[in-house]
Amino acid sequence: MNHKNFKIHSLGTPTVQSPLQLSKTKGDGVFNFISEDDRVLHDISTSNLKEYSSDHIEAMSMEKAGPREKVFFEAKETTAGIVTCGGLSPGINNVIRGIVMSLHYFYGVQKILGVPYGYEGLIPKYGHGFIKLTPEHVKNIHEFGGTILGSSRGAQSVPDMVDTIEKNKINMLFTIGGDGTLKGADAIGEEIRKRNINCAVIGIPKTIDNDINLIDKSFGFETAFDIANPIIKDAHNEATGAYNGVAIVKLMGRDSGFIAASAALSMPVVNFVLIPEMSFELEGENGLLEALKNRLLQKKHAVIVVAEGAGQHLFNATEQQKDASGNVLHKDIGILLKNKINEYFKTIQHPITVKYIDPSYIIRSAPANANDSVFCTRLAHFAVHGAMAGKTRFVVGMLNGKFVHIPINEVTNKRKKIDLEGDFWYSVRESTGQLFKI
Ligand SMILES: Nc1ncnc2c1ncn2[C@@H]1O[C@H](COP(=O)(O)OP(=O)(O)OP(=O)(O)O)[C@@H](O)[C@H]1O
Ligand SMILES: O=P(O)(O)OC[C@H]1O[C@](O)(CO)[C@@H](O)[C@@H]1O
Ligand SMILES: [Mg+2]
Repeated sequence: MNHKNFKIHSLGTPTVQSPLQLSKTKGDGVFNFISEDDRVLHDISTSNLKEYSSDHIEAMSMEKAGPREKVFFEAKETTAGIVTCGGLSPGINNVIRGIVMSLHYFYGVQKILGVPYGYEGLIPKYGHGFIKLTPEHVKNIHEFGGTILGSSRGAQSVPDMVDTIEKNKINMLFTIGGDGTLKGADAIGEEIRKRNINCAVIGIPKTIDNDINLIDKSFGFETAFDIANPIIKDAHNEATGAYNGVAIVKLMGRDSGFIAASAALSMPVVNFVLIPEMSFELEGENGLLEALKNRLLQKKHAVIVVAEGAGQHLFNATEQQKDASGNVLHKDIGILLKNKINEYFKTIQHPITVKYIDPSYIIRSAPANANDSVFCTRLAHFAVHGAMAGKTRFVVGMLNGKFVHIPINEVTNKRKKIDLEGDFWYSVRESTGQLFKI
């Protein structure tokens, strides 16, 4: 059991009165400033709470996010920067918009710089320059997918990036990205600490894979499986439209299967969900092919949803390929499944029709759905409140429905994965009726 209480780094004691007209007393109908000792429990199940209290041990908790009465920065002298890195995710523009609007209108920060093309934009040799961001500039950007700033993968020199921060007197850098971006943000934060510069570094976890540890969800994830939902419905039509029709849908999810599992639960016509967390076999009495045969004998059609990182153990070991950031590039499990299924049913002389659907980038390049839009705007506002208070090297995230600050290194030291013994995966198996051995 973990009893850690995460402490957030700070640039110094906040001494400036917040310009926000908030309250300090309950019951007056006005939202209150958040006090520094307000925390959110990590595990809210009562059985664990009992255990904590009987041991006189404090339960693990996170600092609550929100506006502070005293802030660290004088708005008029503050320069903010925003950078977006890694793969696209629905909602990036909503977050950019939310940061710009809240810095400008809530706190009066005038100078906001957009950093083009990810961390590359902090390296002068690329010559990308900065984009000046104003409310006028960002007012309509939530209507579009992608990122208005552009993104990139690939390592950049941390001291060189901090040189740029120092030279341009940036006082707060909002980094929007996945685990790699957040590791980069923490490294930048450490270099800033060594140089004793007044610059806060804030992470806003973005990834359709939902693989960031300790938080309820990353933004973009819900929109991604929302887009996959009607694609699975169409796949089901393809499957039922042929005698012994099999439709395979491959969805993104490099190391965690949340998109595949959630999409399948949201469109409950799926019979098999294959995710990176499970180690399934194709052949043998407990394998997928035997289970698929039984399914076709009974129902004459089947739908398989597979995450891109699933079944990598089924490929012959060859040299691993990596992208510019060092992320392993997976082999195409969808094509392998299609070929193996066709071969197997040919061998047993069982006629089938296989349709392979790979929606790929389509699920991540669209604008955020309504729920993600709400989430992104709120994340942006909470990120700005934390930054103005002089907090640094933290991510803003949702934990048990509340917004919290978590030290960046605590969310990057482990990847969030589906617990095969947990209730979420059990719900997936209940929905699919997936019984073959995992
Ligand atoms: N430890 C690190 N120190 C400095 N920079 C890093 C570190 N890890 C990753 N980065 C940088 O962060 C940026 C984004 O990383 P990456 O391409 O892995 O995307 P990501 O943020 O993990 O998003 P996605 O979920 O799309 O993979 C890259 O420029 C990468 O070089
Ligand atoms: O092809 P790209 O842009 O490098 O990214 C692909 C990867 O990015 C993700 O969409 C996460 O951002 C993964 O699901 C996928 O494996
Ligand atoms: Mg990553």
